[in-house]
This record gives sequence, C-alpha cells and structure tokens, in this order.
Amino acid sequence: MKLGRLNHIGVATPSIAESVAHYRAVMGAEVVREAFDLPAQGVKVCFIDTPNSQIELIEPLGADSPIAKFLEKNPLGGQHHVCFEVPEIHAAKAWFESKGARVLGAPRIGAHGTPVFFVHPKDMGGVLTEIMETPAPGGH
Ligand SMILES: CC[C@@H](C(=O)O)C(=O)SCCNC(=O)CCNC(=O)[C@H](O)C(C)(C)COP(=O)(O)OP(=O)(O)OC[C@H]1O[C@@H](n2cnc3c(N)ncnc32)[C@H](O)[C@@H]1OP(=O)(O)O
Ligand SMILES: [Co+2]
Repeated sequence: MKLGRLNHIGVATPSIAESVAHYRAVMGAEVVREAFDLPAQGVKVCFIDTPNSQIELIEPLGADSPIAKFLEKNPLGGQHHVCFEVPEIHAAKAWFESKGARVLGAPRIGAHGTPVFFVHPKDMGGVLTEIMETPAPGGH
C-alpha cells in the first residue's frame, strides 16, 4: 500500500460552536462547512477547509460516543485522529491486518460518504489513524 493524501485531522471538542468561533477569530478560518450529525458514528461533525486539507471538528452525540472517554481525559478537547485516503478500502484493511495492526471494526460510511475504518493508536505510534476511501471526482 502507498501512503495516500492526508484528508483531514480530527479534533475532538466539547462544543463545535465554540471551536468554530475560535478557528474564525484566532486562526482566520474562512470556509466553515455546515455541521451535521452522524448518529452511526456517534458524533456531530463540522469541517473547516484549509488550503491543502481539512480540520474535522467532532463533538459527542450522547454518552456512548467513541470520543466520550477522550473528552473525559481531555476536557478542553484536542487532536484526536489523522485521516489518510486510500483507493480501495478492503485492500487497505487487509494490508493493515497483514502488518499486525488492529483494525477497529468493519468499514462503515464516514463523513465524506465513503467507507472508513480506524486503526488502533497503540499499533500506530500512539496516533489514532482513520483510513478512508477516496471520494469519486465531484463527490464530497
Ligand atoms: C465523523 C465520522 C468519522 C469520519 O468520517 O471522519 C470520524 O472521524 S468519527 C471519529 C470518532 N470515532 C472513533 O474514534 C472510532 C474509533 N475509536 C475507537 O474505537 C476508540 O475510541 C479507541 C481508539 C479504541 C479508544 O477506546 P476508548 O474505549 O474510547 O478509550 P480508552 O481510554 O480505553 O483507550 C485505549 C487506549 O488508547 C488511547 N487512546 C484513546 N483514544 C486515543 C486517541 N484519539 N489518540 C491516541 N491515543 C488514544 C487511550 O489513551 C488508552 O491508552 P492507555 O491510557 O495508555 O491505556
Ligand atoms: Co475523521
């Protein structure tokens, strides 16, 4: 497998509204996409565009959210995951498994409408890593 494009950096936050205000006021963010709920992933999401990538703000949707524990440990929020693109999700899953890295569950549809999976941070140098299938041209 070849390392693909960095699609986004996930940032967990207790409040997307407050984080957006911060990115606008302090970082000069101009393109802030509309926030939306992704109940299947247990998060509310808001993308902020940068010239070469995106910041993905994620806020928990309920107590069972996969980011609930992270926010308990980091109440201000913080950098949560990095996301790289791959051409084909099942081939990528097989690749990580062949390297002995723990893939967390089956691929499911992520915030860009293509399948994603996560690789355990303990097998990735402490970095929770999201792998997503590259959207088709003209897609998300
Ligand atoms: C919006 C949809 C989608 C997209 O399309 O972009 C998203 O990005 S959704 C993002 C949220 N979803 C996920 O994170 C799903 C995958 N995550 C998980 O399965 C779990 O959160 C986890 C990574 C397995 C952690 O398990 P959890 O039970 O929540 O926490 P623990 O405290 O037990 O963690 C075990 C161990 O791992 C360390 N850890 C946890 N989170 C991270 C992190 N984000 N970065 C680095 N390390 C992390 C944690 O500190 C524990 O370590 P020890 O304390 O040393 O045991
Ligand atoms: Co993500």
